[in-house]
Amino acid sequence: MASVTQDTPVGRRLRHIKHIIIVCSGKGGVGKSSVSTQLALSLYASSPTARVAILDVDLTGPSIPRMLGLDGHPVHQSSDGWVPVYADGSEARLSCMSVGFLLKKKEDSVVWRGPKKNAMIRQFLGDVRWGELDYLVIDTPPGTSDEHLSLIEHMAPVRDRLSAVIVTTPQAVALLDAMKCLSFTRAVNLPVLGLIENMSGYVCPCCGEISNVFSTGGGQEMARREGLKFLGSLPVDTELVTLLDAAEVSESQAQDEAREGASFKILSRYKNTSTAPLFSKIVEEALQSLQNHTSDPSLSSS
Ligand SMILES: Nc1ncnc2c1ncn2[C@@H]1O[C@H](COP(=O)(O)OP(=O)(O)OP(=O)(O)O)[C@@H](O)[C@H]1O
Ligand code: SF4
Repeated sequence: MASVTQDTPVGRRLRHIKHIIIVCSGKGGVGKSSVSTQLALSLYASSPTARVAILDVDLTGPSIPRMLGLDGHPVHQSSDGWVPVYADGSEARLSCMSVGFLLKKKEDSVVWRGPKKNAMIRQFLGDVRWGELDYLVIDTPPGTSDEHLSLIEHMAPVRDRLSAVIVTTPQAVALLDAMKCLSFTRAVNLPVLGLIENMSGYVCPCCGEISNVFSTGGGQEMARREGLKFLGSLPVDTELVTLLDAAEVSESQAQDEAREGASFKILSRYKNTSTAPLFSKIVEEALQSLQNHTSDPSLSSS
């Protein structure tokens, strides 16, 4: 078979990235963007030198800027392409790019046909100054759409670095859609690091106890049946909603953040949620899976 050349604008940009993790879900609203955000934050926190970026290709519903507290940030154009927005200020180890940064007002909508979406994705991959990265996390729209096909097509020169994580909720209808997502990954030969079951139970805001309001365990069962790794489950956590919806912070939180001196406010708030330790365990499992896929001995979650 003829080998794919790396010498495309996208190939030239992305060859400095070690691992590219595509986060997908069959159904909308299951928490794919919040999982992408938590994945990027946890990978960033996993080592003081980890360089991580998050690319939001959910073009019609970009939510990553809001979840990272970056709404309204401008994107600068340099002679070497777009400069991504840094979520950690001068440390510049956690960068982000989203169509949300390009809209005049955050409530503006993107109504584009397939070819325009395809061109935007090519531009995001090839024209952003990603630099050297350990991980690029890509948040995708729900289902398997033009955006997914464009991603796979444009990233052909770096195919060996691609993998996916599938997010589902425990309900039967979401699991059915997660199966469609899995069959897409199989059709395009995309290795799956594992499955995450989100909104599995509910964290009591009073005592922190996790109760099973709806069914749970469907994701784990699907993973077992399909020979996928089950990365873990995340409960509904009201603290996380407040954080990801970028609600106002209390005065004491603001003081703590100011004391830390970091412009990276979201991470310090995120570290205190009850889902953060659960998510670091998920990242440990995902990195182990990544290691099995790539035989990269340098991968470690500690
Ligand atoms: N484990 C959780 N606990 C509490 N809230 C959550 C959790 N996961 C997601 N949410 C909230 O649910 C809402 C939908 O989540 P999110 O936007 O991540 O879903 P999505 O699958 O990306 O949606 P879309 O289909 O719009 O792309 C958000 O307000 C988010 O903060
Ligand atoms: S889990 Fe405990 S504290 Fe929370 S609502 Fe139920 S009984 Fe009350």
